[in-house]
Amino acid sequence: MLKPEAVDVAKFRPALAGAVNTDVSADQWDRVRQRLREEIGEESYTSWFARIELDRISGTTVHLSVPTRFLKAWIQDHYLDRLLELWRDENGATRVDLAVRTAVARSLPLKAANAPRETVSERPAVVAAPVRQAVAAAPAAQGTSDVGAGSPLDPRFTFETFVIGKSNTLAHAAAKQVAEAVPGAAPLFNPLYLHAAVGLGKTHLLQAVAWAGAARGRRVVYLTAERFMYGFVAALKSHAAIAFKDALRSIDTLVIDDLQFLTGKNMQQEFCHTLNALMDAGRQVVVAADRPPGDLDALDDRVRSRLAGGLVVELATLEEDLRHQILRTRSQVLSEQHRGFAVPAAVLEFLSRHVGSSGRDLDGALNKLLAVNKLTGEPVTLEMAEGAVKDLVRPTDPKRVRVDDILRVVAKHYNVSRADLLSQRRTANVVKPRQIAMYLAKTLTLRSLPEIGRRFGGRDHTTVLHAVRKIDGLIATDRALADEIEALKRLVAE
Ligand SMILES: Nc1ncnc2c1ncn2[C@@H]1O[C@H](COP(=O)(O)OP(=O)(O)OP(=O)(O)O)[C@@H](O)[C@H]1O
Repeated sequence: MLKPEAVDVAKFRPALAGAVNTDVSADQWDRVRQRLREEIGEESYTSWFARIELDRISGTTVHLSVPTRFLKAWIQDHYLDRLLELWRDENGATRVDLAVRTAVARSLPLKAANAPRETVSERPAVVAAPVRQAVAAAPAAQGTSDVGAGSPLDPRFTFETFVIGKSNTLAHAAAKQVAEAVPGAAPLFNPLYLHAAVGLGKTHLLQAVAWAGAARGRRVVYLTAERFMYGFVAALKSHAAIAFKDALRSIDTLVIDDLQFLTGKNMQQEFCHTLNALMDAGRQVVVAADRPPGDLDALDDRVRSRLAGGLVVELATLEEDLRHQILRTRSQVLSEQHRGFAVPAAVLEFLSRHVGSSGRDLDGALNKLLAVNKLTGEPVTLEMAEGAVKDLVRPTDPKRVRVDDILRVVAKHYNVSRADLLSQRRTANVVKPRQIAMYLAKTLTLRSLPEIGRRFGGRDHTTVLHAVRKIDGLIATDRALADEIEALKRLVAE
């Protein structure tokens, strides 16, 4: 293995002076990657640099490419300076240009020869049973009715699997305190009321309270508000309402989820009686809803004020670190359950940044990757993930570039009309902006060459290809144009 200090830098400098010697540049590239690998470690290297390629060296600019926009942005943010330093040591480069590889870029005949190709681990995919959501009921009060036995609990929703972050520290601590309180001791926070928007972990925490409380020998009943209503109606019908009430009132901890769905005057009254009876008897009540007690308009004032009188805690939106951690632990579990399913670090990072911010979106994204992996045998890579979770990407992300945006920005910048760009006119003041617009359409959107041709006044795909190659070539030699195009890209993205 070549050590960095063994590199005779001077030997390779002439490569920059004139035409690129692909053997020399391939060797240089090998050494740059090797040094990077040693600096950042194998795992990070494989995650971020396994699919980076040297496209060409022109002048003192080194052109590298990666397959996805996310990878480009990440490397640019974190490693571009370091890459430049390493290249500067090798051949005196003054600039490293990182592009997203397109079909066109791939076909350019400038790639360093024999550059070793590295791929992210390609394990054989094994088709396995779909993820199963086992359910189990927590041990409940002796002699309770069917409903008294509680709604089913998901065995995955425990404190052990709950990831703590800034957005849920207080809610987690309060839930833990409630779950671990000594049986019979007067509750500290009663009721404990958790609220949050959808998918932020309310049910998970509530069920964790139920599991942990039951494990400590407490009589815990977990009910969704709907199940509570159903149970009460069923008990009324079978003349077992008294038994139902007694069963509920004899427990240690009542956990009610999705309280916003509690409707109807009778139900509210019944719930209010149960709440009062339990709290007056020193029993713990834990409630979750999608809004604070004051906003539960359908609820009786007395219930609202009783609920607000305990500890009310909001679970905020999952922050990026927390999303990342949740994804990491979930994907580890899936990997253990499904041989051949592995989610590389770069993909976890991509998902935590771009997928919607509720826990349910994160689950959905991982399930999507699992499904694609199982059904097609395709290993999970950034490219695969970007395609698979397209529909789960947050709308707040930088907007997707449209050909229309490109036409608008280019027309304005070069002071021509949109119609000119789409027309058959061949005057120089129109031809170049048109070629630049086509180049931008190819590099900033996912559209194919024929699609772009159609959007540019019904042109053939070879015309688009010619334009893209032409501008690509000019950028390599014309610094001013390269800067201008970078500025246009920024304008289009705004
Ligand atoms: N902090 C966390 N740690 C681990 N998993 C989490 C966390 N927060 C949310 N999740 C996961 O996100 C998913 C949705 O969470 P949960 O069902 O608890 O949401 P919710 O707030 O009850 O939503 P809703 O209001 O729609 O019922 C679950 O798979 C849950 O395990």
